[in-house]
Amino acid sequence: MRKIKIGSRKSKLALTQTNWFIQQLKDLGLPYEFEVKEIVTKGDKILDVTLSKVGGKGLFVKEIEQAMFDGEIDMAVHSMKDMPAELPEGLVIGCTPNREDVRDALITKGHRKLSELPAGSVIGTSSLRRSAQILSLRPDLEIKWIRGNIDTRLAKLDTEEYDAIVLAAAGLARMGWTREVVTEYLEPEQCLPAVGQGALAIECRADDTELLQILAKINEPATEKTVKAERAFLKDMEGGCQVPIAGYAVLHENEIELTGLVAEPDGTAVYRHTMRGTDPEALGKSVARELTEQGAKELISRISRELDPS
Ligand SMILES: NCc1[nH]cc(CCC(=O)O)c1CC(=O)O
Repeated sequence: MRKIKIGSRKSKLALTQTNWFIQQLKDLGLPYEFEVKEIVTKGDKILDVTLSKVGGKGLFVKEIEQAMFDGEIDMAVHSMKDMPAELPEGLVIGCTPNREDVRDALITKGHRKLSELPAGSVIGTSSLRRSAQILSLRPDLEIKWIRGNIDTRLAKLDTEEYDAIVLAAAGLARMGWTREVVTEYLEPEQCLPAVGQGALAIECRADDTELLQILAKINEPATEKTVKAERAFLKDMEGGCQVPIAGYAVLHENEIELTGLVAEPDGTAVYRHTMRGTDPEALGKSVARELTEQGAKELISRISRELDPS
């Protein structure tokens, strides 16, 4: 009987997601054993600065991908949001299971909604995408960086100087914490989600045909299509993580509707465009091209120059 070794980060959310996926595999009733291997990534070690300053894509996935190349693990369960737009040669996303809630969730002290927070309230987030969109709605609020896993961030709301924090609803839902903590869900019209938010990426070696056949049974085609369009958009915008960038697609029968967004970090300019299409790659490219024409690409290259003047 083949034992399938599954790599996961050590955070509570990562392990919860991994165990959820293993249960999906077990439910298939196939003759396999499963073993979880915990792997520490660079993103888990760097806790003192904002991720955007550390730079580099794939901060939460590189060590896990290396373990796959080395044969220490056969597959990995990632948050799709943490995956770079392009995978290394030899690895593939073997399946995209059902997507969770894609929205961002606002958690405030005193249960005040975004529109009810007093001027000067301090919002904790380490995401440029969230801070830019929140500032565009409420320029009178203050952003303070916050780092750590979702449990750490929830604890910091109680113990540190934040009036509210923003987290992905999906993470909270997977942990079963939604009902206790969420004050308000931010709809995609208010705060467009990150590319891949709420979805999982199950990664494996491209030549592991046996495993790929099993994974295909858990794939959810609607999620696969919409996330493909979002990631094609991301790849063409080449935003890196220094630029506020968001992308979200929904499926209407056979047509994909993709919205892409790029914003000035202080929220003073927000470029947003929605298009429909049937081919995910072509649609992602079209939305990227449209935003580029609106001026978003200049914004990206200017911000990249500011950070790295060479
Ligand atoms: N960047 C960290 C990260 N990666 C995935 C999730 C949540 C789950 C998801 O979006 O799928 C989170 C935490 C958060 O953004 O609150």
